[in-house]
This record gives sequence, C-alpha cells and structure tokens, in this order.
Amino acid sequence: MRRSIATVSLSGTLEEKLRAAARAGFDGVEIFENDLVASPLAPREIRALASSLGLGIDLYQPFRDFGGVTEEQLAADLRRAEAKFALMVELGADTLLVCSNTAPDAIDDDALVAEQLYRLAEAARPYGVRIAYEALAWGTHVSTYGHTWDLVRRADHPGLGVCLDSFHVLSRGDDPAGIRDVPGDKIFFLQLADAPRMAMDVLQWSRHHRCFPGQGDFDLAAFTDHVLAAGYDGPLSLEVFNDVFRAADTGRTAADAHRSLALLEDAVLRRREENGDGAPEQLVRLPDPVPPRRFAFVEVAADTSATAEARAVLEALGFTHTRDHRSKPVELWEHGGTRILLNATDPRLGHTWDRAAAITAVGLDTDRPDRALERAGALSAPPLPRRRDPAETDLHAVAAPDGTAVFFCPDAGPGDQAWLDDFSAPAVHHPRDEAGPRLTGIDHIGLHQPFDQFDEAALFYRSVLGLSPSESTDLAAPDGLVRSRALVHRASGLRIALNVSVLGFGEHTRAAGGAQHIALGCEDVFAVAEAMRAHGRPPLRVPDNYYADLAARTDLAPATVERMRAHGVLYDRDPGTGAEFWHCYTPLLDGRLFFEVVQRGAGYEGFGARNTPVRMALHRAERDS
Ligand SMILES: O=C(O)c1ccc(O)c(O)c1
Ligand SMILES: [Mg+2]
Repeated sequence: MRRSIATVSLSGTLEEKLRAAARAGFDGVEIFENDLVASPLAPREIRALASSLGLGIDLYQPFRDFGGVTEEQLAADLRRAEAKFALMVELGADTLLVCSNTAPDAIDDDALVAEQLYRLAEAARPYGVRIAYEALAWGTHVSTYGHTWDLVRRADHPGLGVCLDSFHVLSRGDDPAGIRDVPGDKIFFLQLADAPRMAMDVLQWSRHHRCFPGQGDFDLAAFTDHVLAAGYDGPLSLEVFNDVFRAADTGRTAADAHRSLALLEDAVLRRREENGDGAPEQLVRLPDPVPPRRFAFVEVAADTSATAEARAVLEALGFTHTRDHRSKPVELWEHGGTRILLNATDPRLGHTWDRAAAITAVGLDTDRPDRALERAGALSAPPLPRRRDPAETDLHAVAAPDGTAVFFCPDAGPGDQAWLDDFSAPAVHHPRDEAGPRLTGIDHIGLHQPFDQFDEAALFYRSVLGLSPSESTDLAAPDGLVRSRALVHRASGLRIALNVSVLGFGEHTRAAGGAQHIALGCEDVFAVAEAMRAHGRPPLRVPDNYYADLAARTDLAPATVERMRAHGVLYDRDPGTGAEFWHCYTPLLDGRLFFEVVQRGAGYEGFGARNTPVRMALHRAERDS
C-alpha cells in the first residue's frame, strides 16, 4: 500500500525530513504545520521539492479545537480555515486533518458539532480540500473513533470523513473491531503508531512515547486489518511523536520507520490469509523469516593489550584455541560446539562498523542463508560488503543498527559448517569430550545499544531474524537507569538481550560502546566457577549483603547460599513456575566485555535481570579501582 510518514516523526528541518523520507522509500508525507511555519521554503517550493523527490503531500495537519464552539468562534475558525485551504492548494495537499476539540469550554452538543463540521467541509469544497476528522484520546467531548463516525455520519457531507489514529484508539482500550462497520470511503486517512504500555496520562504518553509499529505493545496488525476490512485503501501513514526520534539521525529513523511498515504490511497479509480473508493485492509480502538454529559463533575484538587476558579468560572458561583463520588475524576458540572468534589485532578488519565494540559479529546457523539475506534486503538491511580471499567461504552478512555484523552461516547439520574451512586444520588434536565442566552453548548475548538506536535495534532483530521481543524492563544501575529488552526465538532458544542507558549517559555510554556480554550455558555452574578459579580467573566476588538478602527472601538452605557466596554465584527463580536460574560473571575485559556463565533450570525463560544492578555495581567498582 502507499506508505507515508508525518514530518513530526523525524528530526531536522522540513527539507531534511523530506529528503530522508524519500530516501527511505516512502511515497508520501503528512506535513505538520510547525515544520511548514518554520521553513524558509514557500509552500510552492515545498511542493516542488516533494514532487522532485517523488513524494506526495498526503495530508496537512493539525487543525485544532474545531467543533462545539460559539457562532462567533466559528466565524474566526472558518476564517483561519480559509487561509489553510489556500495554503493547501499551493502545497498540493487535498486532505486536512481536523482534531477533536480539547478546549475546556468546548460545547457538548453533537448536533452543533455535526453542523459546524458540515460548514467546514462546505467551506473547503471550492479548494478541492476534504476534511478528515480525528478523535484525540483527550478530546474534551469527542475522544473516540465511534463518536467521530457518528458526527461525520450526522453531518453527511461528501467532503467530510474520519481520520483513524491507532494510538488514540488503542491507548484508550477501545475495541478496534467496530472500525469494520465504518464505510471504507468515509475513512479518509489512517495514522499508525505503536507505544509501550504505560500507566500514565494519555496526552503525555502520546506526545513522548509513541513508536513505530512493532516497537511497542499494541497489536497493529489486528488494528490495520480492521481498517482494511472496512474497505480503506489510502495510505498507511506513520505519525510518531517520540522524544528519542526527535533527536536521532533523520535518515536512520526514516529507514527504521519504513522497515516497520514493511513488517506491518506483511503481518497484516499473513493474518488475513490465516483467517481465510482475502488479502488485498496492494499488501506486500516479505520473504519468510529463516529461523536461526543457534549461534554458530560470536566474534570478539580485543585490542592488542587485551588479547592476552581474553585468551586467559577463554581458557579458564574451558575453551581451547583450535585453529587460526587462513587470511585474517582471527583465532577460533572452541569448547565442543561452542565457538568464539577472537579478532586479535584489527577490530575493524573486513567490516564496516563505525564504533568500537567488543562483540563485533555474530554468526547464526541457518538453513538457507540466501533466503535470510533476501528477507534482510526486503527490510532495508542490505548485505555487508566483505573483504575475502576468493577461496574463502562467501558468508552472507548484514549490519545491525549498532554495526554488529550478523552472519548467516550455512548449516547442513552438526559438524558440517563450511565456514570452518576458512580456518587452518586443527593445530592440535583435542579429544571431543574433554574432562572438565561442560558448556552447553551460547545461551545469549547482551548488546549495549547507543542511546538513540534501541527501538531500531529491537525492530531490526525482530523483523530480520524473526525473533519475538519481550516487554522492556528498567534496571537501576549505579549511575543511571538501564533499559533492557530481550529478543528470543522460541523454537531454537536463541536469545539476544539489548540494553540502553535510558538518559543517554552513565558508565555504559562513557565506555566506548557500553559493556557487552556473552553468556555461556552450562549444566553445573559451580563446577565451571571452580574451574575458573583453578585457572586463576575466578568469577566476580559478590557482596555478602546479596547473600544475606537472598537467604531472607528465599527458602534456599543455608549451605546452598554459602556455596553460592563462595563461588560468586547469583540466583533467580521464576515466581510463577518456580523454575530456577544460577549465574556468575567474569570481570570486565578491557572495560567493555564480560562473560557470564548461566545454568538454566527447566522452564526458566529469563535472564536473572533482578541481579543485573548488583552486577553493574560490581563492574563499576572494578573499573574505578
Ligand atoms: O498531540 C497532538 O496534539 C496531536 C495532533 C495531531 C494528531 O494527529 C495527533 O494524533 C495528535
Ligand atoms: Mg493523529
């Protein structure tokens, strides 16, 4: 379908916004009055610029506080409207969004509002302008789409219809299914915004926390499906008021926005097919997601100064340096099927990331790397150019928003990873099942995100890899709130945890790229901790206070708590199922990266988040010492 975006959703000047929207692939824009008023460009020049960029101006907005006013006020409003209609003719915009009245003294009289809307539509007619009437969730008397439709029906003017905005409908908990009863040709415009669930004043929620579809908690596929079922075939237009996007890079946000609509269209299409409803042909299908099976590897870049320590820690965790890359200074470290690549000298080798990061790449075992790449491309994540020798495996990779390279590794079954041939034959022969504690694989990775890329990153992993996001939680770190959100592939158990400093500053921002981590699964966390100690790299020591609290709030036996204390093992339990979780941490490597060792009891789905503030305080103390 036609894809549009309101200029309020992007940072920058009007001109920058238009250019970014066009570059991201949008067909049209909603022009916000503020953006136009502040622009040095004349309306005709804006129209010409938009047109040269291939953008239509699908809507002009907002026209506020109309309807339910005195006759005297109405005269002033109609005069104000005439000026906007004339402006819209210059702009080449034919739809004006009129918001429901939010003035405290608005008159609660439907007959009066309907009559005034009729007069407005009648005044717009000579200009070729139509009126799309939108219920703001905080409108004084008109706050629901059902009410706007009543009024529009009552006014009965061909140039008057409703504008549906998903935020205003879903934030109030209104049932969107009733939209199906509105005639499609009376739905003049559709605005889409998602939002995280928040218990707060709806105006503040709307003005600061909207996000793109797929980034929040609303079911926008169902919402959009209702609107299409009503017969609407106009633009899908994003209208997102968001404090972070207002400050973020315009081009990135536009690309993120466009990706969200591609994902939404695909979700609506699949939903309609599942329900046996016909899918309108304007809906574009994405290539199916290719489920990742497991982490093939995680690549860690360590500055030369940190490589010796990185090696020592990997050894203490039970890894063996088995092979070297044939053309790059990359070491392969293995423990059974768990693999870490240590990029020992040049962290930027062959990749294009633009910021120092401890985890520079992840490899995912996938059935069909070609299809995974195709889906990524359809979601505006183009293949990453790579330097490689002709003889080397042509691994497909895309860049995540923070620059982490995501490799799709062909996986024809255990032991058949072609990319391993790019490494020397094993230098030393290692028996497959060494004595010592067993790691069971990479349980998850934790990627700290730049302040303005958190929602974008979550949508990237969700859409490109088909992972399911959890709700985000805020954790009180020693120098600021850290927001955390997990993305999980339910069938394979592949997990990625994203973190961000909520206010954009704090220890994790000062340290280049923030602290990232690799969590290794095991069957016996105490045995791994013991082996780490034996190798001179014991887990971080956890304060006694933690264990005193643990003993007080759980029924763990004193001897068990003492054993945890002795090994630096932390604990969590799912309050619902009682499933348990044990974990311990290494110190920070190079101030940027740590390893975690986790033991998941059956059915435990979390990450021990309640212990994260303790861990952050420990790492901070260590860094400051
Ligand atoms: O927050 C507002 O005032 C506002 C204005 C125009 C809209 O379309 C909207 O959804 C909200
Ligand atoms: Mg709106």
